[in-house]
Amino acid sequence: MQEYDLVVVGSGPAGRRGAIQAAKLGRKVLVIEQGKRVGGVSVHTGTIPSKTLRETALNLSGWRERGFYGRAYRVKQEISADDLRRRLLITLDHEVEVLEHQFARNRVQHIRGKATFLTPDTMEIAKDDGETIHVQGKSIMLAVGTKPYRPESIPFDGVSVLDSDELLDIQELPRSMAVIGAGVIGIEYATIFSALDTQVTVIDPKSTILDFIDKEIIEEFIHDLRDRNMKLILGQKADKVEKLPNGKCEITLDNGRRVTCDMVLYAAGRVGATDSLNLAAAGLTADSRGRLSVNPETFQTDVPHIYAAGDVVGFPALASTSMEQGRIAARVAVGAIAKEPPKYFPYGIYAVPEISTCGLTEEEVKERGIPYECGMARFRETSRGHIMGLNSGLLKMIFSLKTRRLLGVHIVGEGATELVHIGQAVLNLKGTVEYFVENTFNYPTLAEAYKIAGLDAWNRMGDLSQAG
Ligand SMILES: Cc1cc2nc3c(=O)[nH]c(=O)nc-3n(C[C@H](O)[C@H](O)[C@H](O)COP(=O)(O)OP(=O)(O)OC[C@H]3O[C@@H](n4cnc5c(N)ncnc54)[C@H](O)[C@@H]3O)c2cc1C
Ligand SMILES: NC(=O)c1ccc[n+]([C@@H]2O[C@H](COP(=O)([O-])OP(=O)(O)OC[C@H]3O[C@@H](n4cnc5c(N)ncnc54)[C@H](O)[C@@H]3O)[C@@H](O)[C@H]2O)c1
Repeated sequence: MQEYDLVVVGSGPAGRRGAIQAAKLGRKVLVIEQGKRVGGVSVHTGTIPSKTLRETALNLSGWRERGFYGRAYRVKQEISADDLRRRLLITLDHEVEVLEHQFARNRVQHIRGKATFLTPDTMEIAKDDGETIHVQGKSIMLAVGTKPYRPESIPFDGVSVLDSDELLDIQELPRSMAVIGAGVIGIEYATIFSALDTQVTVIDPKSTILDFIDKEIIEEFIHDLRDRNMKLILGQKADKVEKLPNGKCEITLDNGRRVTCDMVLYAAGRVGATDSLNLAAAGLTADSRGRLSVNPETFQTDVPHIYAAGDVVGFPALASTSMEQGRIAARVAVGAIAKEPPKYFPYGIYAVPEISTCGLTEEEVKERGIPYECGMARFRETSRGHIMGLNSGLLKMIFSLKTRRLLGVHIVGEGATELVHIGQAVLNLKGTVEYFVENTFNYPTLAEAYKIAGLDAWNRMGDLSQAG
């Protein structure tokens, strides 16, 4: 039986970063991946495909130019599912190639197969050809991620009633679509398809969406969605999903209302992919959503030499944070020093328009009783916004009145997921409102919105240099 310093199950962001980190520290590392190719959900069904689809949809639809040329403007009149897939396949191939090269360079071994615990330190790998291999790890990292939640009551058929994995293989673009679940996945895909002229209805039992985002930003976002005719049915539950003889789908809501559409995307959350690991043999149990609990500093499970990182440990379930978790877990596992990541990390929602945020929301600041001031800037106030023909976009910063430090930055609009990093740097370096007032920004840029929002807050906070 082969022995390794670290056996990693899963080659998504957490597994990949963890494996390479341990290999860089000179350890013998094995990655076990059941998928046809390495990369995990992130590369094959999650982050990269959805963002590539978004980019293709915005390019081919001419979305970014409509501010100038009007809502009827299109780059390509008839966009097909094949048009969307073409760019996707090229991007995914490239991602896999880069990852395989990284593994090879760093001498990370990888085996294709399904891993199951035999004992707390031995795993069986079932390969596709029926062969089984046993391997032993001084440490084991579970980076198995999640899979879509698929209740029995939903008649999934992979054609007109689908989960977010299946959506990537559709043969035709629907004229109308209902999205059940207004979480990040539901909202991202709803707005992407809406940009492709699909009539989209979003249904969620909660009366609000994306609750962890600053409320004012969400209000602006919802205004934008309704303005382009997307329907949001909030506070109502989808009781039944049926396929009708005419090929359409019908959703019955708990108040009896019915929604008819060509396609249903069911996106009501994901569950940890732990069911096939035989956790009992390792002395571990998962929660009702298949997730594992860990020490948040070391990522050790209840069995100290078994680590878990990435989506399988729950919130925030992002590719970006999963990578950091995997790296920290690997360092702890091989006895290297691991620093805790900064408290505030950015959250990027690649909807159309984008939302991105870092730090405290206004609601959280109020809850903590911190005296504060806000600074706002609309993208249409920036020259770059005019050049780009932007009609919407809002940047909001929240500052402490006592320390003058930036507490939170919240953005909705074009480029939000890139712009947020300026705010993130100032926040984590404990910068104050003066950073934005005293520094010169490139002109014309959207980043100038930071300057405008900084001045907006500063004017109301008072100029410290004038204080007697
Ligand atoms: C539609 C969608 C869009 C997303 N967009 C973003 C985004 O824009 N930005 C962002 O930061 N995050 C995004 N995410 C989240 C991101 O994809 C995840 O946070 C990330 O993939 C989690 O990484 P991970 O390492 O935990 O594992 P995953 O990427 O989930 O990979 C786990 C791997 O483990 C393998 N595996 C599982 N069980 C076994 C087993 N027993 N044996 C062998 N192999 C096994 C699986 O086959 C899989 O390949 C998105 C997710 C989805 C679904
Ligand atoms: N840009 C990004 O960073 C990005 C993009 C996509 C996904 N992700 C990650 O993937 C994870 C999973 O996302 P998600 O959107 O699947 O899950 P989620 O848990 O964020 O959202 C699920 C939504 O479904 C709703 N819901 C629950 N039960 C329902 C029911 N029976 N009927 C209708 N609606 C119901 C919930 O109210 C919620 O709004 C998230 O935690 C997120 O971090 C991140």
